Amino acid sequence: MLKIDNISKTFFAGTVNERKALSEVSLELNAGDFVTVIGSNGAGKSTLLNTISGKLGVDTGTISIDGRNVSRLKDYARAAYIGRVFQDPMAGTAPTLSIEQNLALALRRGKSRGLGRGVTRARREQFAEELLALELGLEKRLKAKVGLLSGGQRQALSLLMASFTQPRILLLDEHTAALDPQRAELVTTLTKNVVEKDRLTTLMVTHNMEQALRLGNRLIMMHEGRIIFEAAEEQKRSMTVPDLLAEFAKIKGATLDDRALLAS
Ligand SMILES: Nc1ncnc2c1ncn2[C@@H]1O[C@H](COP(=O)(O)OP(=O)(O)OP(=O)(O)O)[C@@H](O)[C@H]1O
Repeated sequence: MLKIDNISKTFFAGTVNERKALSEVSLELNAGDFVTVIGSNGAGKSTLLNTISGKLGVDTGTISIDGRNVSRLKDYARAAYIGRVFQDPMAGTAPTLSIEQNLALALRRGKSRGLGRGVTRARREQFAEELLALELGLEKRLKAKVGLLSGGQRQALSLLMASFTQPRILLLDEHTAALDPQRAELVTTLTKNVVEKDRLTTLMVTHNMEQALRLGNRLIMMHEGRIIFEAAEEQKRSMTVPDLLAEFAKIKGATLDDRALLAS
């Protein structure tokens, strides 16, 4: 499904500001895999997601989706394959458009023609049905401007928009981190439901180790641009937060993201 083969990415190469963000990273996801990604600050987690989405190109190595090498495709050309939710609730939705217009735009993702925000009655019914599953009452507010929603509601909508076209890969980049604990819990539960419903192949970056263990069937830990630990399904099921901390402690000089410690 997703094959990342030996990719590296360096920012400002050859200058005093040189930063090696990814070093020879390889990772393979089978259809339906849900991999959680944890790591230290600056470990390369967001860069990994950015190279998969095509926001950033790789220096060396290849990224393939369904056997097709997409390494040289720009992000807009990969959009049909990929759904993404960012940390910032403002990033995934258009505030001046209504809920139904946002959903109509999401349906057009990866298709080139037309503005695509017109909404037919059949579409409206489909949207209402999808929103009903979020259990936030948004199905009754289809014409409300998205800018009026709370952060948690916007993140839930972003999640729906990123997933309801059943992308080949769903990328979640600390998408609950900016929410208060209650809303974060709600969006975590929705994530689990949305991913399970369509068995979406998913990569989720989180600083919350408990969440990283609770969601998904595999886990990877990154440090200084490398994957330093991988837990497959069975091992992950039996792991605890202290186990993860112990894995980190094996890396000399590695300190976990402070927020991860707070959340553990
Ligand atoms: N656009 C960029 N330009 C220059 N350097 C960058 C850029 N994006 C990331 N970096 C650098 O690459 C390294 C990896 O950053 P990245 O954001 O991928 O880490 P991260 O694991 O997501 O970190 P965090 O948990 O702190 O968000 C860091 O040293 C960072 O400063």
